[in-house]
Amino acid sequence: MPQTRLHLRGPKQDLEQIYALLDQGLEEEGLPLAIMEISEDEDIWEVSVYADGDADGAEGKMRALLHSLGEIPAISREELPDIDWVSHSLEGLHAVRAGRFFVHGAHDRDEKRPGEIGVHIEAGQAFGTGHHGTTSGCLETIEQVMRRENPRNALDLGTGSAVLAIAMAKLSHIPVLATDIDPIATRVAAENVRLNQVAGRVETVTAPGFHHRIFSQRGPFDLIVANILARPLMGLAPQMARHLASGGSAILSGILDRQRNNVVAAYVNQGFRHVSTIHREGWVTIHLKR
Ligand SMILES: C[S@@+](CC[C@H](N)C(=O)[O-])C[C@H]1O[C@@H](n2cnc3c(N)ncnc32)[C@H](O)[C@@H]1O
Repeated sequence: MPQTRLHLRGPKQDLEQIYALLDQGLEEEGLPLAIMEISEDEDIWEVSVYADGDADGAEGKMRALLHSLGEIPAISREELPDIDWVSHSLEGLHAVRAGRFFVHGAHDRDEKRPGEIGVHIEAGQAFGTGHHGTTSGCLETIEQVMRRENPRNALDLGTGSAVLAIAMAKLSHIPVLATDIDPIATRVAAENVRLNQVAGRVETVTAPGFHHRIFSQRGPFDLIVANILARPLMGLAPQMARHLASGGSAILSGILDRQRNNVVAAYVNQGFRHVSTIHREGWVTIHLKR
């Protein structure tokens, strides 16, 4: 079913108020919501509501809820395509080995070697087939950290295809929370979780950053993996510290070589200590402990 993104923009203060109002008011409808920064310099933020099918109905409900604020900000629409819009087709792409993990599509599952852990991902509408340096960097670091630390639970923030969440749940039979700001990614993640038969251990939820009560319900986490981008990762540092168990590990990626020091500094400020960095194709994956 085609999906419509209804979105409005404004300064952070207004948008946080709008987000809180819509979050509460639309809870029963089950419409996913997201808030994100568009421009730090100009103080522009954006709230999005994702409607399946009845976009007019969803917009009507938004307007009714926003009525109490007086002037209603303009609500724009974006029709989200129903097809592979992020798509990197896996057709013809080779499988990827990272540490003990073997990330593959249906056509090369037989190439899995003894002792390897298979993660079956068909390329589609969410990022994460294992080909990107950030994903493979995370997979390698996950294997090292999990072997050494035996975490009791884990969070994969910005899960995309759920490749990292599935890898963690297969390597060690622990509960994993997999979240993404993008409801389409969350849907794909849930499909991949079922395909890999780890639905009993991996829970998928749509949430921007740590804006959802599920994090307090399932946390604190012994291991948090977040392959997003340097700027949002720096912004999330205080909440990362709050949701990571004492002595726990954070694995961060989506960071360019030149951004590494700033990201490490933001986390050291929050009481983290840097353990290791690995470099892959211009990207870094950082392991930090608290
Ligand atoms: C680079 S992909 C990583 C996918 C997968 N974890 C991997 O390692 O291959 C980043 C994902 O993070 C999501 N994302 C970006 N900003 C986010 C935020 N603030 N909160 C939650 N998810 C976010 C995107 O929608 C996207 O699916």
